[in-house]
Amino acid sequence: MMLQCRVVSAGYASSSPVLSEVSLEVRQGEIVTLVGANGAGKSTLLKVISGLLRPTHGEIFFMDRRIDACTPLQRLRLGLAHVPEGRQVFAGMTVAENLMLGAYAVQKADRGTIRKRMHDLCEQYSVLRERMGDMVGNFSGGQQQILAIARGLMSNPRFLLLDEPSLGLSPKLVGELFQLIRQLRGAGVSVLLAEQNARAALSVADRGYVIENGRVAMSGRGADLLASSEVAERYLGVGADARFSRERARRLAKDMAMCIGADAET
Ligand SMILES: Nc1ncnc2c1ncn2[C@@H]1O[C@H](COP(=O)(O)OP(=O)(O)OP(=O)(O)O)[C@@H](O)[C@H]1O
Repeated sequence: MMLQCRVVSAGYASSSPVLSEVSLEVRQGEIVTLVGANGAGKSTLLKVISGLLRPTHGEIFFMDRRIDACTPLQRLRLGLAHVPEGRQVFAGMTVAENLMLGAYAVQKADRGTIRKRMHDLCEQYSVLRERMGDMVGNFSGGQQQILAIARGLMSNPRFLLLDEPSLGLSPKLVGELFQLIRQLRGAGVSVLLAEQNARAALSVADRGYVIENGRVAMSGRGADLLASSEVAERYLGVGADARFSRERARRLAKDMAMCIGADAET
């Protein structure tokens, strides 16, 4: 078992509980998706798993090790990387600089490994190779998303938490993105994917969990959830067109800084 959440509850200081007794599992090499409406608690669950938010109750295990008291950096070093919602690449930096940030907190001293990893990612994703020295501010949404995922991969994770990667992308780019996620599974990386684009996410997933009001309402094989009339009625009409509020954008920027270890010990 790669990841296990056992009856996890969590919330933010200023509000009532957001997650209530959530239990889920992700096995080695699986793609598991969380689907649910805006505000259901998907991002909050990913934050609890990566350590950006402490649970108020419950236990989290990563590769049989209990991690809920570990810092985000410790979890990153164990192989658990978080690509937060909203891409959050640094517009005023080049592709290379953005990628370096993904490795910074993990292997500051080992420049050779960092260079090799960057080279391998460039081999895989031509947009990175072709635009290595370019500022990323005017990249398309799809290019920024590839860069955000590649930055997450710079720490060589065993497990990737992906939050709404399809948000704001055209249907064609969504297709390419989900192809990329399949390739990650092929490379042995387990993926927990939070998505409002339930149809695309369930199509690619081995299994899925439907989150409603911070609870697991349903779970099952991706194909079975896709075929469920209850899921179809509630979620399959939902597109990837959620809007950002200013407050939400501010929260995302804060989360991003934490994800790349800006607050972490060195
Ligand atoms: N930093 C925060 N402080 C206070 N409340 C928050 C914070 N982040 C999220 N919330 C609240 O927690 C609830 C769950 O939000 P969350 O972002 O986890 O949902 P979600 O399912 O990921 O939805 P979305 O797709 O909109 O991101 C919402 O009511 C939201 O307003």
